[in-house]
Amino acid sequence: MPDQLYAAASRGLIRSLDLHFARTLERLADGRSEALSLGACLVSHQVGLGHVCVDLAQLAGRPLFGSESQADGEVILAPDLNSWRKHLQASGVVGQPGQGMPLILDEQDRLYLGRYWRFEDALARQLRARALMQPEIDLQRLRAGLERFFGPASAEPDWQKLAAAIALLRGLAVIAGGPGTGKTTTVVKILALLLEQDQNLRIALVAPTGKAAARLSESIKARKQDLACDAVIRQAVPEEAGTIHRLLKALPGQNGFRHHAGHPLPVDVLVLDEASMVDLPLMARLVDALPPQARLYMLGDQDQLASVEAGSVLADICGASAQRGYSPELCGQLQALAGVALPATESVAGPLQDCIVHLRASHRFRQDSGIGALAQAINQGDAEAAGRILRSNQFADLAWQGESGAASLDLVAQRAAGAYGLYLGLDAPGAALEAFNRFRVLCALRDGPYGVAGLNQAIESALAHKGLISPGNLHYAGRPVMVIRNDYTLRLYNGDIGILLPDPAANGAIRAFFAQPDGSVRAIHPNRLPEHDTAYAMTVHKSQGSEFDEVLLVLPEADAPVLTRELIYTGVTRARRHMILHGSASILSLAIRRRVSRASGLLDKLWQSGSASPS
Ligand SMILES: Nc1ncnc2c1ncn2[C@@H]1O[C@H](COP(=O)(O)OP(=O)(O)OP(=O)(O)O)[C@@H](O)[C@H]1O
Repeated sequence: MPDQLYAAASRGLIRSLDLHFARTLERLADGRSEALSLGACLVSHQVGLGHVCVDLAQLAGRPLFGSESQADGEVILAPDLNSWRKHLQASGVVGQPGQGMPLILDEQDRLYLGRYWRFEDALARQLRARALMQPEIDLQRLRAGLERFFGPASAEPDWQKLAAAIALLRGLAVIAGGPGTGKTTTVVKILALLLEQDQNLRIALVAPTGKAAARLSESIKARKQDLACDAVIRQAVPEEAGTIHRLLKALPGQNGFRHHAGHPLPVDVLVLDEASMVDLPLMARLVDALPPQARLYMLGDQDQLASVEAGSVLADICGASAQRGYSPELCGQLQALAGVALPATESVAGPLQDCIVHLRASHRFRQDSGIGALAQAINQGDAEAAGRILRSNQFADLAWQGESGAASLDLVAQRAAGAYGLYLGLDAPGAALEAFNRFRVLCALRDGPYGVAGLNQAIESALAHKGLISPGNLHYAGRPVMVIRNDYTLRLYNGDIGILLPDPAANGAIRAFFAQPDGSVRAIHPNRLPEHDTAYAMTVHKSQGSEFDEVLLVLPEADAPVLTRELIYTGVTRARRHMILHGSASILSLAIRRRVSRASGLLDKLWQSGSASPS
């Protein structure tokens, strides 16, 4: 093991876990090899940063682990590509795709943890197979249903209608779109169309977090009412959504699930919402647990932040599909079903091409919405346009403070204290939770004055100063909390939000109240709460799957690697009615220009036509 790796660990450039993994592989290997130690340490380290693999070609010959800024003797230099590859292949612990080795090196010089290569390979195979599925349906009935739900053929393609047609025609459909583009509206109609084909279908609705699942349930319940169909069909459209972990039945204390390929889920149709939040291992396990004939529908926004853990699965699945057309076969089917003549593409890049629909028109943000315009500018990487939109007085739903960088933490705290004052005036837990969820402070970082910890402290002080809270001890009335660790016994999950309030049913003693899916609230003794944080401010990462009427998005004063276009876009689009940005023009511009890029081979496995890796 090179000494520099120990030095890098002691300086916090790599984790002790990475070092430990490299040492374990050294012991298993056929002989000592610096190239192996570096490769193993690097794969472990990169997976920790969200990458699925390491692109050796990109890193060969370069300083690793951010060590370029260290003193000369401490810079860790990667070997050149040929010698790195040769040493890895000769190590006895690095295999080719398909071999059951601890590390896998593929033909494109991507080095994987063996497990991750297997997840990626299995997911790609499953998705391609499902994309090729063309279940039998009654086309006559489908045509009539499409017209009833979406109206007659129009001059401009109705992409929601086309998405529905595709979902019925194929075993896999991915409906990608930003907030309010009608993904849920469309999926409700898809479910009704499916039930019109077969009323006995077993349908499951899932999302990655409890919060997102609750929002999906709520949204489906609302959209269902307007369905132009028989009451029996309307009734049969399911409303209850759960988390992926609950559907797969997580085995307590183990890293596994009760449902897998050997014990598949009892479903015919699976709808997955907020698919961008799902990491590679979980997506692979979810798809693995689906019966081979089950239909899979994914909804999500590919421009949002990628999952917290490794992978950028939804973005890889969507690939460059937005710029491609559909196959002549599908265009013919769509013409017959929906009366729309789409130009067919000559080059079909694989089966997924006919399964993905991008919804672009937002029905939430009107044409004159600043939030919609800002989100679009951010997505296009146009920092100047984003600045112009924020500065313009044209948009009542946007405000910008701290543009010059001179604004203080105090300004954030005062603004937040003003907004949070509303829920603090309410005694009834249900009403307080609802009011609290209308506004949220979001930030990029966990630490520092402009991170979660610093902002929570500043807002708490401002609220105390106004006499709205008395934070004498930890469990004070009005304190909002966010659970950060799943507790299956208490049924409290990472991301669940509660508020501490006096409970009349406990003689006024403080309890933590959490909203339940049926609209009621549940009281938990604060000492029993799983690990949690104060929740006046939360990271944009944690806010995924949630929306608020008003958002105050706070950027730090100095640049940081987490500040990316995807983070700003996700933060901005959490706001339904009003968005206040707090941060300087220079930091905003840096963030919009930086993109999240995660090493992965999924895109190639899905989109290289005819690519089939060895099993
Ligand atoms: N074709 C349409 N015409 C008019 N209004 C629509 C249409 N499609 C959706 N809407 C309305 O737009 C709003 C957002 O729709 P929906 O919740 O389906 O979008 P979504 O993409 O699922 O949003 P989110 O990303 O926030 O979950 C709803 O009020 C819905 O009724």
